[in-house]
Amino acid sequence: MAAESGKKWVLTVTAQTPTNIAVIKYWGKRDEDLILPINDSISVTLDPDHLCTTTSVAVSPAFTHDRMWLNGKEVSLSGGRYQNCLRELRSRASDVEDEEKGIKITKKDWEKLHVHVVSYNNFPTAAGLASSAAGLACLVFSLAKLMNVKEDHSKLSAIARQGSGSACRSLYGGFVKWIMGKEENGSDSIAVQLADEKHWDDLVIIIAVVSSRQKETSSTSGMRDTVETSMLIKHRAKEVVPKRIIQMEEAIKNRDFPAFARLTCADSNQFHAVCLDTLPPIFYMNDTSHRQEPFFNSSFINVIVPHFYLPIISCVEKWNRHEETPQVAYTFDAGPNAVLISHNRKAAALLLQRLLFYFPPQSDTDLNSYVIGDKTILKDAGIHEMKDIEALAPPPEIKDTNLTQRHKGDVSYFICTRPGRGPVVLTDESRSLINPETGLPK
Ligand SMILES: Nc1ncnc2c1ncn2[C@@H]1O[C@H](COP(=O)(O)OP(=O)(O)OP(=O)(O)O)[C@@H](O)[C@H]1O
Ligand SMILES: C[C@@](O)(CCOP(=O)(O)OP(=O)(O)O)CC(=O)O
Repeated sequence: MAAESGKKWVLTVTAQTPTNIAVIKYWGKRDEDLILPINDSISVTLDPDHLCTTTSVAVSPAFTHDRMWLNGKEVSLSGGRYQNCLRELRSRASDVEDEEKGIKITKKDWEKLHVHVVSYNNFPTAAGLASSAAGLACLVFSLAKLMNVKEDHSKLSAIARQGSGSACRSLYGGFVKWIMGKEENGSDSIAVQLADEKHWDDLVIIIAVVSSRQKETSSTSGMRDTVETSMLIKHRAKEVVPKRIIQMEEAIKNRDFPAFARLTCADSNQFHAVCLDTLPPIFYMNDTSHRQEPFFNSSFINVIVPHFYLPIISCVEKWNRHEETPQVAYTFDAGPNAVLISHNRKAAALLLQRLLFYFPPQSDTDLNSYVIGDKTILKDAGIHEMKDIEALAPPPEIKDTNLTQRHKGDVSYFICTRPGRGPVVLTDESRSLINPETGLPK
């Protein structure tokens, strides 16, 4: 195992993996253990410069058991999903040799060797921003590199899928389809790249982050309840999604933004409709909006105030109608954050003006932390300081400006990003999250 007698070596690999946002949603499984979906889905990979997971993995004969640290805290790797990924990877591991360090690991050694995993998400975890997608894809990708797994990305996607369904789509950049597959063992339930990130690189994506707290209903349990109780999901999976997949692939191939936007918004709305059709109903879009409201001036009741998603959807719908052709598409995942995809930089600048008009920051917020990611969009929008936001006029499509409401403080921050690349290995040692001497987090 170790050529240098007595020395406990540590071998590490670090990788970075993007997150993705589905434009045709995955919602519902036909096999809970293997994570096999009831329909195909399509996603856009987001630029890892703005949203990504970085994971360092290490192996050493000194390690006594598999361990993982996520965002600075040790977490258990004993869950079935992590174990399934580890088992699949170990069974495909190959010989590894590092002459410089005098390390030789044979295929058989991997059965006994233990790994350490240190991972960090540069965005909120479990808040509906697909941290499980980037996180599990990164775990599988980095361990596959460490263990010299000689499989292509589609085979790795089938392993990542067993960690979290949407993770299989994070193995590629650009535009990705997860093919549901037919086989009972899940071997044909894999992700494929439809087009790389350069194919349609004028798209700009703005994410309105509403709440970075953990959501109340996890995607896993939410979609289980939907499959068990909703009639609408059967119609969606059988009749609606297959047609939409064909149309979406065509829209992406032809860079047909009006078709892309129409399908994206319709699919997001239908996903939330099946959530509402679930027993008990799931309200993702207004999770943060359960507010205490006065009732007959005397007592208070808890009502669901759709104060966030309604203004966003209505702003986009009104503007698209006014322009006569879609400028922007909206999509909401299993949380209230809005993902807005605009046709190009010009549309993105106009969108950001509208978003900042409707959702100005609290007075004590710093503009630099209110709009993060690609800040050049902010400049294109003519916004250089806070007073530029205060001076924004209502969008021209608003007829009755007396009825316009501004929702100060409802958005935590905006992330400006774009379609991005797939996973990469980071060779620069300084990017590693693991101390190469101890094998523990740095
Ligand atoms: N970097 C990571 N490495 C390994 N596992 C991770 C990582 N990040 C997140 N996870 C796992 O994913 C879980 C969060 O998944 P969950 O589906 O609840 O939220 P989300 O992915 O942020 O939201 P959604 O999938 O609905 O968009 C975490 O509790 C953790 O188990
Ligand atoms: C709404 C979604 O984001 C649901 C994602 O669900 P997960 O992939 O998080 O669920 P599990 O497979 O149970 O881990 C839609 C999508 O990404 O396609």
